[in-house]
Amino acid sequence: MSSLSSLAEEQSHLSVIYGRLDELRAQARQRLAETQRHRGGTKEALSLRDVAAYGYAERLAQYEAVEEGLCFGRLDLRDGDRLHIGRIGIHDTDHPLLVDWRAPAARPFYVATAITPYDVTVRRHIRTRERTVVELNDEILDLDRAGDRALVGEAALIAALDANRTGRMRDIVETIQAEQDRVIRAEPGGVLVVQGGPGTGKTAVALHRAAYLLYTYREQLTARGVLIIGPNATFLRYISQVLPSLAETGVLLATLGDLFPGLPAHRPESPATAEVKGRAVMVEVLAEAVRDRQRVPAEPIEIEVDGQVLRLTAADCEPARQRARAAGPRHNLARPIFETGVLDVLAGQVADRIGADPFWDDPLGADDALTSPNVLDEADLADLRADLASNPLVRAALDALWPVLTPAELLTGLYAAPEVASGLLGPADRELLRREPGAGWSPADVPLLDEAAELLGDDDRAARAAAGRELAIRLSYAQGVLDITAGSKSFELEDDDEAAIPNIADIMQADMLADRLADREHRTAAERAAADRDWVFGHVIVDEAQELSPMAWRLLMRRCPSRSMTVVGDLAQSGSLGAPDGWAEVLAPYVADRWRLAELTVSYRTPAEIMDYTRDRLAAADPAIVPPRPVRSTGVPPWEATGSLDELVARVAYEKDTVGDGRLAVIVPADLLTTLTAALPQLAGGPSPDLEEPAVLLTVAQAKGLEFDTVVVVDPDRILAGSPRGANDLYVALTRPTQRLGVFTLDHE
Ligand SMILES: Nc1ncnc2c1ncn2[C@@H]1O[C@H](COP(=O)(O)OP(=O)(O)OP(=O)(O)O)[C@@H](O)[C@H]1O
Repeated sequence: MSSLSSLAEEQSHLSVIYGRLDELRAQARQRLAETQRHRGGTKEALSLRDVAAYGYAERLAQYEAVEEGLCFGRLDLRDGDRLHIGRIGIHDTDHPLLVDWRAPAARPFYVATAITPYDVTVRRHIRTRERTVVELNDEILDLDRAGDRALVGEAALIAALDANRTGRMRDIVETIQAEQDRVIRAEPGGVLVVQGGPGTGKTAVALHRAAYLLYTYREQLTARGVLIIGPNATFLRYISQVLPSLAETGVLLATLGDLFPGLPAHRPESPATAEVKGRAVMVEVLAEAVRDRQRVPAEPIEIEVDGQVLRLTAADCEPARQRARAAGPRHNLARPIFETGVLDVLAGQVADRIGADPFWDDPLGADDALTSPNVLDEADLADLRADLASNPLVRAALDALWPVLTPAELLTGLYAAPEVASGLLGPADRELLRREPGAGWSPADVPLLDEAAELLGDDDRAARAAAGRELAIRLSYAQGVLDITAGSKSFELEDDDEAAIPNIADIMQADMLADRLADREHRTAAERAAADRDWVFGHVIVDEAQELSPMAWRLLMRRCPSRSMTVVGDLAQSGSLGAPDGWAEVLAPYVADRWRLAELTVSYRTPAEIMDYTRDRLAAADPAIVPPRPVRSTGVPPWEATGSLDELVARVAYEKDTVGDGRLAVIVPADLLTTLTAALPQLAGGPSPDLEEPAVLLTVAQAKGLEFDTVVVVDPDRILAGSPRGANDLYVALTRPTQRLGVFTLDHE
């Protein structure tokens, strides 16, 4: 219970903090308006103003984002100091009014205990509504009163966990627990695997880690961006509000299907086909498909050039093919080598006819005797080759033998004729790949398209060299700009609170500014990365990582050569047919055993009653599944029922009424989706359901990573039997609720 005087004291400090926020906002707004008003001047001045305007707009957006719940905690320290903890850091001249939750000074808020208090005597959780303090919860970190409490800020935590769901994930910045904090603040280098059961906060932790890394290593990470991979578009929408609410924008949220720019890949396909496409052997299959497109004529090709018939045989072309293959693995880049070899052969045939010297071996001949049978010299031969190279018939022959291919063309060819992989895939697997051209791409195609792009290669060397030269020019220009602005603290504006608003030189390094100048639309790294297939990220976070195939891992590792990665998942929840047995199996090809494991052990989502039911229900199907320890109980046991479709409809209607402002999900076996969509038309559904609707109908695959106040699972035995990984699927379904679970078995007469 918060005393009135404490509430009033906190309120008065909070008002000071909000007052300062308002001032900062007004300053940023004024500076933005000023920079936008001055449009004249040199090109350099314009660029500089654009950069400044971008910086002020970004700052303004951050101030707006933190309005709600700006300050949520206080630490009283042994030396009498007090620190208020909040979403961003705010200073008043040189005195901190609010410490950013990610700053080292804020860490005790999440990890201090009575046993290890980090000089903290009291930890206070401050609950606010708009700009008003409504509740305070104090924890005295005193050994005598410590008890065996393992939770940090228990009251605030339980209030957050009990709150109704909204269809959008919320940030947990006010109640991060110690084991989660350790993951969030772990060093960014190397691969960190975060394993934990359902509801242990893996996704929440992954998102807060992104925010922490961007804050702590801003210089390294802003330029390259952070990539977060999620399982599907619905999940990405579900988590999309968390980072903006933490005032972070430099993150690209994407599914695997988004990672080949220009080729959207959202076509559904069978799990069996996806599994074959995800196998590591597909690297060899693709290499084979490429080799298959490097041909020599099965029958001699005849090409008529200027009345002369030239012939290309397999023996003529084989040396060219071997030279081109030896030159390197990239098919398109090797085409000029093949082309030169074939043109040499053809030019030789033309030369034999038009340049033959009838007297070359005439002992009485003049001074050309015994030197060469042909009067054409190297320059003539080069002309001949150039003429042949532009001849459409010759080009057509070259294109048939060694075509320049796009990744999509290579894959389309492979799917139309998968026999090319007969040494590597059995007949049933090859049939799973077979497909008519033009039906669109699936997520499992993306790693294959990416692999194909690597095998084929774009000849972008000239473009890269030009980009390098341009970067050097921009860098030196940007450094000049920073030198000038650092020298003159006032940037085109009069301001009496100069110290409060950073100068560009304070907030940007030359390379960042150079990047901004290069990109006149001022897109963030994340936005630019989304359009660039081989963009290399500063850090990659993979959520639901247990679902990724070996081919998907290859793609992600290419996007992160530094291997600065956070891999988040739960092997026991994997529904993919090719799921790995352990993280070592996944990571060994890339980092051997140089990866770290962190485990999350407490389930925040699912109450004890549902966890107990889940453990018992799955004990027979898969004893290896051990649900995590729940943090709370609701006193409401799950219900089970069997009945007709009408009875199911009635049960769902009852649960929908009961859930009130919360959210309800009905999770069904994939093969019943059509029937139940028709029977429950009031539920939102479809391939990408709107989770903000009060009630939704989902398959297990769609429900992965999500949560709802109430869940009704339909036909659990059918889910169990529906796939070799049925126990894992049922585990996912049963652990989605935060409050109530119902399990309904349909009478299938
Ligand atoms: N420290 C915390 N404070 C408040 N809420 C928390 C905390 N940790 C986790 N939660 C909440 O618990 C729920 C489950 O978290 P999350 O979805 O991140 O778990 P998960 O491990 O990714 O689950 P799954 O494996 O099922 O995808 C979310 O509502 C999240 O906000």
